[in-house]
Amino acid sequence: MSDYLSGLNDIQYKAVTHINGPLLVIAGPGSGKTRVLTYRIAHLVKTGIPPWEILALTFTNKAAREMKERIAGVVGDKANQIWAGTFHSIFARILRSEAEKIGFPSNFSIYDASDAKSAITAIIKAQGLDPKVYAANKVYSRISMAKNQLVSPQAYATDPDRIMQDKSAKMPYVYKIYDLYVKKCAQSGAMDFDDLLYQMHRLLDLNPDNVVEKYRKKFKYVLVDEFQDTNSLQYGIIQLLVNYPGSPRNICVVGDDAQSIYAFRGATIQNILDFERDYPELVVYKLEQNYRSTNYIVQAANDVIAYNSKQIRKKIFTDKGTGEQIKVMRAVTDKEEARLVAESIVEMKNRLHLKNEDFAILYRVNAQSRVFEEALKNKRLAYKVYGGMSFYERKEVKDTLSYLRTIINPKDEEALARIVNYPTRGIGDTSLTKLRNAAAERGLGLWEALKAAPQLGVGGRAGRSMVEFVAMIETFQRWAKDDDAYELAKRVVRMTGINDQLKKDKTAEGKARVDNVQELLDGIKSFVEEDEVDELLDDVLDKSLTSYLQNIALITDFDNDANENDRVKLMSVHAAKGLEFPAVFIVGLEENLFPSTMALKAKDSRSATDEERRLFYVAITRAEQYLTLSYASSRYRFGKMQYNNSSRFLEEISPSCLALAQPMGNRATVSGVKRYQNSRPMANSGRQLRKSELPKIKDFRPSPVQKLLPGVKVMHERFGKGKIIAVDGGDKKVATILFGERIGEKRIMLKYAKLMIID
Ligand SMILES: Nc1ncnc2c1ncn2[C@@H]1O[C@H](COP(=O)(O)OP(=O)(O)OP(=O)(O)O)[C@@H](O)[C@H]1O
Ligand SMILES: [Mg+2]
Repeated sequence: MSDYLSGLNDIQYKAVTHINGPLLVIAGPGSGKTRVLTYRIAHLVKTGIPPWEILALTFTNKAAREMKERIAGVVGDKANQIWAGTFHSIFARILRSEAEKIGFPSNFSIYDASDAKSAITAIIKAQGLDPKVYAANKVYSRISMAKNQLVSPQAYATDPDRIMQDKSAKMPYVYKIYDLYVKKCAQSGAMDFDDLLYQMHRLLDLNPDNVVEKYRKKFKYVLVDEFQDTNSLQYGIIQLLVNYPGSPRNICVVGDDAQSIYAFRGATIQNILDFERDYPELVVYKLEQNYRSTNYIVQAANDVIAYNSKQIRKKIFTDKGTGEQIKVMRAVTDKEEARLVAESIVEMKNRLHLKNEDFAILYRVNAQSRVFEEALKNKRLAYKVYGGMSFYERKEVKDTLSYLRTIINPKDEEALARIVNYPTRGIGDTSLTKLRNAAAERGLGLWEALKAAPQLGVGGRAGRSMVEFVAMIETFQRWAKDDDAYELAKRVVRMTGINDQLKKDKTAEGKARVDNVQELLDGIKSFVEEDEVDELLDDVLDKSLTSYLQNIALITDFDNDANENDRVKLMSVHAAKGLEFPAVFIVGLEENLFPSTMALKAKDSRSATDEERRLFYVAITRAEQYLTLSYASSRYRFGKMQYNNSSRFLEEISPSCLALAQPMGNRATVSGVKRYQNSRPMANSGRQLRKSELPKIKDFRPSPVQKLLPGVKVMHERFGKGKIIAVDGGDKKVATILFGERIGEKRIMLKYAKLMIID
């Protein structure tokens, strides 16, 4: 057996080395499904399959990155050439190069949920509908559902079921809003998150210029993690890529029906059944050993899932030892619950020598995070909240990004509308409405209208400001041709007055806003400074603003976390899927919270509660060694005090697995519990140099590009000393540089590289 395959059991090995034809691995949590995918990709590359022919679809960008890192441990830099990412990020990338074939500009904007909702709100208002009845949230989710079921606005309008449902929800005009929204997006050159799937499907399905051929030829190996949560649209796209006459049908999917937690988003375990139907020659492997959790945890998970009648039965065992019993903590209020959790973390850190980062607090809804944040702060425990109000949703960050988006695509009306009068420049609502009306009569978008403000009858100060605003944006657009994203963003922050405006506010919040904009600039800077060449694009890595904006539009919160390490992790159970932590707290285990009121009151309450139970199952199985379950008998929700019973799920676990938590300090120290050891199989490839090997930043002065010629010795900020071997490329010069042993040869784009000539 080759060395790199030694960390696999027999069945995993069989799955990994199964190269041709369809493969399904269906197995419980912690059984190594993701590991099988990772090793399988490494194995494919090792056997000589070009990495760019491999498409791996993961659940989060973080998962994709971790996968690549581990694969790099086996096959080196080739790992970067694998197409691994989320459905959304991979499709965005493909759409970027093919968009024009389906009527979108290649620099299309990506609308996040809040952009999409504000576009929808604008339509609702313009149609004279009542925004209280037509709540943007609800309308957006109806539209989203339609897109995910491949229902076009035309099909929607003539679908009696949908029309009925909308009527009974007192929103009979959703079909109309849907139609206008799609038109508005097309006019704005924008796609929302659902479009990244919907338009991708449309692209392959309509097949302009035989584009489908190209991607079928390209992606000879397709792999999907967390297959149970793939919805029918995503499955449809996979089908278009893999299932066609003459296809090698090299598709490998891994999943667990018991962890399906996105039924509300249209993913059902139907896709597993469809897969068996569509690929009858399928080879199926089941994995039975859990490598993640101790026995009490595995047992509790098995107990709980047994209450769901419809799951595929699986045997699961672990040899991680019995472990500690699962602790149950009861509190009177949510505040007390949070305090107990924080105290418990302090106690466990001491007793078990754990670090902050070993702990995760998992909750049913994001709003629960706040009390835990406060309690952790009180105990001086560093933490990080994933999801909820993310960095990129903050106003000042969105405003700044809106400038950048407008520069790239001024037709992007959501972005443009945010900044046309921010910072205030005398373009009031009245003149803006006047302008919009005049524009609407002539069928012009906002941008065209701003350009022609005086001709459209908007004069005076407002009209002048509009013209000046357009001129400013156009100046930025000219600079954007030469500047990298960072240079440009810096100028934008300075010249638009955003910075001055924010600095006027001397309060703590005001200061935090200034810091956030700075943080954004720092992020852009580090994006630009990744100066390696991406071989897979057969081109230099694009540092333009367009490529930056695409990157961040797709960022999940995890991506912000690259370097902040030792922190307690707070996240919803949904966000924890696929992850594992030494010590887990599942909090708020109360009726009407977990399971949620929505599930308990649902029309089909049985299946909705089953889904909540799968969610609880996912939560339990994140824990490696220590699991604590907590609940509070009262809590404030929606401004009211609620009294709830403890969750039914607690009663579904055998009492022998549970221990009622004892008051702090009484507990004897448990000896012989080994500190958690991180035993990741493939270590990082060790690309970063130690600090001491790097040049001191203050001495670092990049040399001019003309002087960077073959034979010259250079110093690179991250890679240390190296020698230029060759320089090629036309206007985008790329150097091949040989660095020290640990780094090796790199292709680096000179325009952005920070290289200093030495001796
Ligand atoms: N054969 C093995 N030997 C040692 N450790 C293993 C083996 N297989 C898997 N593991 C480890 O067990 C843990 C769980 O594996 P992995 O995350 O791949 O499981 P999974 O089936 O994808 O779980 P989930 O359903 O939660 O996504 C990981 O830490 C992994 O490295
Ligand atoms: Mg997994």
